[in-house]
Amino acid sequence: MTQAPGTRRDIPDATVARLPVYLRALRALTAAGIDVVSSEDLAQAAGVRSTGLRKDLSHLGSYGVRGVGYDVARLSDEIARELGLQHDWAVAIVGMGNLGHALAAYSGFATRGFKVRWLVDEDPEVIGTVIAGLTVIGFDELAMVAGDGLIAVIATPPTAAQDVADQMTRMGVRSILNFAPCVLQVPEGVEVRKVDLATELQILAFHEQRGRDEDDDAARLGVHAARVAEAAR
Ligand SMILES: NC(=O)c1ccc[n+]([C@@H]2O[C@H](COP(=O)([O-])OP(=O)(O)OC[C@H]3O[C@@H](n4cnc5c(N)ncnc54)[C@H](O)[C@@H]3O)[C@@H](O)[C@H]2O)c1
Repeated sequence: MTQAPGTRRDIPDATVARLPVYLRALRALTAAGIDVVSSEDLAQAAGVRSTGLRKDLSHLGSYGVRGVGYDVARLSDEIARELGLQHDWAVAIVGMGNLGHALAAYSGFATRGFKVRWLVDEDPEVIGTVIAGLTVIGFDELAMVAGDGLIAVIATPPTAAQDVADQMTRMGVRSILNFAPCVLQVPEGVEVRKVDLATELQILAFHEQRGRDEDDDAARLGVHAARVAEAAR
């Protein structure tokens, strides 16, 4: 597929959400010394169906070579470029409590192209402390140093999250990852992603409960069938 210079392909959100998963699988293949991978094997490594994987990758203009597969290094580069991971993104974590500490200490951001550069809090007792090698700063200082393309991670209580989002967008931040359990109102053009472990657990609980209900139904049906068979004897 060819693309006119300067234009961007429209890639469905669901495909974009799977690209990091493909990239992780491809990097694991690279680490294992594998240069070429079939769509079936890549799909299995990524935990998706191969038809879905081929469709996703076709949005990038990557079709692989029939009977051979995908060039692992080339496909990794294409996905990384599409995700904007050709350079490190600066990240500011706001709210240096329990969660903020854990996120600041997480080494996985750096290996995936995100550099935690700023730790921010409003508490004067927290500002100036050193966490994971970085000194915590206040919003005033962040406003002076924050550059373009900064990604903000909100790890404050929900009551403070909207105010933090407002301050961030006034500084020109257009990407926010929100851990606080609340809905944020942001100006058009600002992207908010939400992480909510409690919601994920609730979804698991729903499926767990449904599985149990089905087991109970099956057990009841089994007892009923046994009684019918007994009566028929
Ligand atoms: N998304 C998830 O899965 C998940 C998991 C755990 C916690 N959380 C949420 O993360 C948030 C933080 O949890 P925690 O346990 O770390 O809380 P915490 O009370 O330990 O820390 C909150 C920090 O935010 C700071 N803060 C408060 N208002 C602020 C403001 N306006 N500007 C800057 N900093 C401010 C406080 O000074 C404190 O350091 C909560 O909203 C919690 O519900 C989400």
